[in-house]
Amino acid sequence: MIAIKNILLLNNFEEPQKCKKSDILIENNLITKICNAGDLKIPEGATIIDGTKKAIMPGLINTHTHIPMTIFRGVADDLPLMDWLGNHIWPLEAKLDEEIIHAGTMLGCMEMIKTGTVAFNDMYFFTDSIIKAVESVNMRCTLSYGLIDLCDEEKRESEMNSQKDVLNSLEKAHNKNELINAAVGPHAPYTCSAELLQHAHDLAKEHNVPMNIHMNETEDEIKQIKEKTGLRPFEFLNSLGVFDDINVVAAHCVHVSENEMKILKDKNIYVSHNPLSNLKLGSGIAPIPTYLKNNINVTLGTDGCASNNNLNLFESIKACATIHKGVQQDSTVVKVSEVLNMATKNASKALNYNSGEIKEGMWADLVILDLKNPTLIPNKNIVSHLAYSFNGVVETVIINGKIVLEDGKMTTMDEDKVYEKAEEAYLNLVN
Ligand SMILES: CSC[C@H]1O[C@@H](n2cnc3c(O)ncnc32)[C@H](O)[C@@H]1O
Ligand SMILES: [Zn+2]
Repeated sequence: MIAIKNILLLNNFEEPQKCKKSDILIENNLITKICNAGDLKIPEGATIIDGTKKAIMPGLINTHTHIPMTIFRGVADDLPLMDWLGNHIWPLEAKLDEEIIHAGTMLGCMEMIKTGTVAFNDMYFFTDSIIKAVESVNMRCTLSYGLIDLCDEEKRESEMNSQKDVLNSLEKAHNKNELINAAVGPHAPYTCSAELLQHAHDLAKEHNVPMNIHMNETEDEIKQIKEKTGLRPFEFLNSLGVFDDINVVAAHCVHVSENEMKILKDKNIYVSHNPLSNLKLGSGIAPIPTYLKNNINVTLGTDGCASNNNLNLFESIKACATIHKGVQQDSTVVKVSEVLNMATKNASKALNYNSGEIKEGMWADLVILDLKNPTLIPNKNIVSHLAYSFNGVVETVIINGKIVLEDGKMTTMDEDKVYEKAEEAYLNLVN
């Protein structure tokens, strides 16, 4: 049980003036009571957190990561997507092993938690190693094995077998630990055959899990799909039934036609906007204001650490809240509340979570900020600061009712050991 006393409750991004000092009770993994500051009767045995000069917000949810890629930070800068992937990232990924993946995942989880992220939606390889790390950290995640067959029949067969094994592992892990969730992850229309995409869809539907896929990141890949099929990527996948009756998280969606926009809307597809990765790889800028106007569900992601190069979602929040104003020459687009909702409650909906807001009955996935932080002063308009000024350094993080970060220190890992293992993993990767 955790009782948080006298804390500024950031639970209303639309009407920030209504955010007030409150007491909160957490029992097991749930928020069970929220009341005016001073009104909570503290149950015996509760861990008490004094919230004076602190604020509490819903933990952030990152809807697009390749978490072990923290080990790739800085390895291939200033390149366009296809050159970056084909000539630099994929050759290095061929050298990955379970230890490197574990070390990268631990480092990634630490970075996310220290910057207020409580959950992430990931696509990568060596899922068992990722599960092992995430379980030890007590972080929430949705994991998918990244499927790639490059239209090769033999490869397709082996990918389908791997996918089957990974889904089994993930379901076993979920039964043991509810923080671990499964998804299917066909990498992208340009790396997967129609058969593999349909297979992934059928599995997602059968197992009632989301699909995680890269879509329309660059003009090049769209051209490639158009030449092959006569259709744009969303049109092609829609013609295959890939978006039917499942939750789809489509990363990037940078270049989308009017007809594709209609598919996004009709199929209720969740966009994962990764503004910093798109800028760094020179892919373009997604039309987020148009998505918002069309009531398309937008969430936020960082992408991996070779294209961002960090996992601090507060940076993506600021990028999203600012770049579209510049592109449109209109400072009224992408409002503070819209961008904060993307990183919290929209993401929670996309991944079928019970979080992203601070309400009784919801999962206790919460972040506490020390208001004595230069980027939060003056201590007025804190909700605005979350979007425009906060450096992301949080004080305490609670995931599923358990304190995983306390006074800026991880409670579920030995930080020095994680740094050491990550340095070692980097050397094994590049040498
Ligand atoms: C098959 S596992 C995931 C796969 O995706 C690669 N990747 C990382 N970032 C991106 C991106 O922005 N677009 C496309 N693919 C990306 C990663 O290196 C893995 O190979
Ligand atoms: Zn990606």
